[in-house]
Parts: sequence; structure tokens; C-alpha cells
Amino acid sequence: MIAILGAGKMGEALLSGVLRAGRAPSELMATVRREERGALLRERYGVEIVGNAEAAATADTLVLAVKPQDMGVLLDEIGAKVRPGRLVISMAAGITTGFIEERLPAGVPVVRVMSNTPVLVDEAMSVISAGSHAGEENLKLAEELLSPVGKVLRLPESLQDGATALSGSGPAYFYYLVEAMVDAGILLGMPRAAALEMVIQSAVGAAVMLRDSGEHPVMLREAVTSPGGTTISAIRELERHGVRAAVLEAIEAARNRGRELAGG
Ligand SMILES: NC(=O)C1=CN([C@@H]2O[C@H](COP(=O)(O)OP(=O)(O)OC[C@H]3O[C@@H](n4cnc5c(N)ncnc54)[C@H](OP(=O)(O)O)[C@@H]3O)[C@@H](O)[C@H]2O)C=CC1
Ligand SMILES: O=C(O)[C@@H]1CCC=N1
Repeated sequence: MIAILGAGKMGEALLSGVLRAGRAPSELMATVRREERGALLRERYGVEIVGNAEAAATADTLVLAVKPQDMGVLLDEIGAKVRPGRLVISMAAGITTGFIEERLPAGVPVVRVMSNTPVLVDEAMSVISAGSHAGEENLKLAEELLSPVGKVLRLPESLQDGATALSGSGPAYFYYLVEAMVDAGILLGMPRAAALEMVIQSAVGAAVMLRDSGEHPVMLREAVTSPGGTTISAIRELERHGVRAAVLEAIEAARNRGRELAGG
């Protein structure tokens, strides 16, 4: 039995992915804070909605999907009820396995995961790290749960805040770029719907080429950038405005915010 505690956006996305991967609704339970949200999830997926205490006492695998700020309260509620031999998987940004382990009975294995919203379309990037009591078997279980909804990569926990900044938040940066490019289309007099379609298809095409060609992004960009042509004029402006430095600083800021969240 898998329990998802705090089935909000990420919890629901994982729940739906696990069901798409072929698990029966009877193998899953979820917890929520608001009754109407529970009713919606029950209706949408046919899973049992229970209290946190019941989930903690019943499930073999507990997936904690509340906001980092709510993690302390949740762990205070369930900590004593989690039995040894169970696996706890945390999806929260910033929260360390040490923080969770301190609030659980000694020896309970904890795996920290940073995934992203493309879980919804089975294209997630999930980075996993073992806590101090989690071994190969626990990491394999986490991989089994997450691999049907995308790629899974193992990294040391010291890189988890970086993973949060890079791939956890990653989709937001691409959406932001899409928004900005659509605005540019509007500036050039393009109808909004046409601009959106052109930008989305360019993004999809570029993403598929990045993933499937095996070419380095620099090579792919150079292939678009003709000598004396149009693309280099745009690149000059991006460089003049320090966009590369802005990206480096933005992602470093996200990593630093993750570190702050660990402190509550
Ligand atoms: N959104 C994203 O792109 C990503 C998020 N994450 C991480 O995933 C976690 C969840 O984020 P997200 O799904 O966006 O947030 P949501 O707010 O959508 O989901 C959190 C859910 O937890 C519920 N909740 C809070 N406290 C309790 C409790 N004590 N018992 C039961 N349920 C509770 C909330 O209920 P209510 O709705 O009533 O407040 C809410 O539905 C976070 O820790 C975040 O860092 C990781 C990667 C990407
Ligand atoms: O913004 C956040 O805090 C979460 C974590 C990664 C993506 N969204």
C-alpha cells in the first residue's frame, strides 16, 4: 500500500502517474487537508482518502507531498505511528532527510526526491537521494515508483537543493521564456494565438532534437545561427543584456532559497 500524504498538485500528479502505470486504486491511499479536495480525488481516481495517522500506520510506502513549511506539523502528527521497515519518501523542496529522520522512529529509511510537474505527462525529471538509513533496496523502490512518470537520477543529497533549482523549478523557466517570446511576437504584430503556436512548436521541436539527436546544445544553436544572418543579431542582444549571467544567478538564488527552507 502506497499513501500520498498531502495530495496537492505534485501529490495528485504522482497519484495519477502511479495509476497510469498500472497500479490498482486499492493499492493507493491519499490524505488531504480540505474535505472537498478529498471528495474530488476520491471521485477522480477511486482511491481511499484517509487521515494522516491512518495512512502512517497502514501504508508500506509513505510519500510526503506537503509544502516544506507544513512538513514539521505533518511529521509531528505521524512520526510515532510510522513503523520500522516502512519507507518514507519526501517530495519537498529544501527539507533534508535528517530533518525527517529526527522526527521518525530510529532506523526508518527516508528517500528524498525532487521531481517536477511534467510528472503529469510521464516526462518528469526526478532526482533521488538516500537518507542515512536508506539502502539500495529503498532507492530501487523509489525508482520503481517514479520511473513510470519520467526519468530518475540518483545524486548525493548535497546536490538536492541544486536539483530543486535546476529541474524542480526548471519547467517554470521554460514557460517564462515562452511567455516572453510570445510577447515578442505581439510586438512584431503577430496574432496572439499564432505567436503561441509558433513558440510552442519551436520549443517542442528544439526539446525533441536536444533529447534525441545526441548533439550538444551549442552545436544545435550554431546550426541555426547563419553567418551574417538573423539569429546572431538576436544572440548579440541576449548577450548584451546579460541573459546568461541572469540565468546563472537566478538558478543560484533558487538553490539558496531551498537551503533557507531547510531551516523552516
Ligand atoms: N509544484 C512544483 O512544481 C513542485 C513542488 N515540489 C514540492 O512538492 C511539495 C508539494 O508542492 P505542491 O504540490 O506544489 O503544493 P500543494 O499546495 O499543491 O500541495 C500540498 C498539499 O498538501 C496539503 N496539506 C498540507 N498540510 C497537510 C496536512 N497536515 N495533512 C494533509 N494534507 C496537507 C495541502 O492542502 P490544502 O490544499 O488544503 O492546503 C495541499 O493540498 C512541496 O514540498 C514542494 O516543495 C517539488 C517539485 C516541484
Ligand atoms: O517553487 C517551489 O518551491 C517548488 C519546488 C520546485 C518547484 N516548485
